[in-house]
Amino acid sequence: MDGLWMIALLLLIPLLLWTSSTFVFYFKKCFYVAWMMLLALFAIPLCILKSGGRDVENMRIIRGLVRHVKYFLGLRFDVSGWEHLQTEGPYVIISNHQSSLDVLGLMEILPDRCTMIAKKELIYAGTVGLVCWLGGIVFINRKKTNDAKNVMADAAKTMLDDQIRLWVFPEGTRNQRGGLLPFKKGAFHLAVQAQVPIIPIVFSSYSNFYLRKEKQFNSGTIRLKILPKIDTKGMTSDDISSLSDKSFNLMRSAFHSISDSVTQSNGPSRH
Ligand SMILES: CCCCCCCCCCCCCCC(=O)SCCNC(=O)CCNC(=O)[C@H](O)C(C)(C)COP(=O)(O)OP(=O)(O)OC[C@H]1O[C@@H](n2cnc3c(N)ncnc32)[C@H](O)[C@@H]1OP(=O)(O)O
Ligand SMILES: CCCCCCCC/C=C\CCCCCCCC(=O)OC[C@@H](O)COP(=O)(O)O
Repeated sequence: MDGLWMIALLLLIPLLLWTSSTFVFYFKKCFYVAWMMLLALFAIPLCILKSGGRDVENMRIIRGLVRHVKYFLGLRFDVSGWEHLQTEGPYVIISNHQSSLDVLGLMEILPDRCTMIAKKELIYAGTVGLVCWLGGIVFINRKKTNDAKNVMADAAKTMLDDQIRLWVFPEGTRNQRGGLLPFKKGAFHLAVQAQVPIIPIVFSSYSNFYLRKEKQFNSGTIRLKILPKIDTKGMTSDDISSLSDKSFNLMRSAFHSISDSVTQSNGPSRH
């Protein structure tokens, strides 16, 4: 009889854990970090063999390796506006930033020869940090505006010399409080200095499946809306504020419209 009780308990404990949303939250988060670290470990030799070191072309390998991760986490992406990414030559992509999960959406639609601007601390994220470096990610020190400006001015030149696209998160940090944070100016200076278009991309709110405070990480659909490009030809530094305001207003209204429609199909949320 004791043996039967033991077996019943052994079966019941994992079942209870699995159905506990807090357990699922931590499990998915740990799995995500561990799996990305492991994928990055695979990516390192592949990138070195392909390009011999740091090269934006390595982003093809990284993109290919990351694209299946969404299935493990129960996430789906619903992308609209693909035609707006069919733009020749260099451009700056700007998007909202809610979580490190954004990497999954980013890799879903990442164009060729596109890399990112990221905070310098990311380079210390173990194997992921090394892969970011190998993928040509441009690291900036957010605490030293002048250093960041110089690095971005160099990036504007490299974009043109090497025909590279750059993805910037103009909010400058992750934001899950709903809506968009006021935009920092770096992405707009970058586009104007290089005289390249800006392509805004909006991720719908994650709050219908991912709630950090409430420890919930359910399955869900993320809408990604690629907006028409905004030309910067002929613009100067005097146009930065209006360019930033225009981009912000377009993205904010797209955020609310795609987040509302995703909420209606996935159930209740707050954003
Ligand atoms: C196999 C597994 C592999 C896994 C691999 C995973 C890879 C995925 C990686 C994904 C990476 C995601 C990383 C995301 C991040 O790290 S987000 C954080 C970092 N990014 C940013 O911060 C970008 C946005 N920030 C900016 O653009 C800022 O403007 C910045 C340049 C950092 C300066 O900061 P700050 O001083 O706080 O900003 P302001 O905007 O207020 O600017 C102050 C004044 O400076 C002027 N300015 C700004 N930039 C420039 C410039 N480039 N040139 C000239 N002048 C500039 C700005 O206009 C302000 O002056 P005024 O007030 O207008 O007079
Ligand atoms: C030495 C071990 C260090 C472990 C560090 C964990 C590494 C994370 C591993 C896997 C996650 C994969 C995706 C990583 C890309 C995350 C990019 C990101 O989201 O950075 C946050 C940054 O945009 C803004 O930072 P803040 O919101 O200002 O803060």
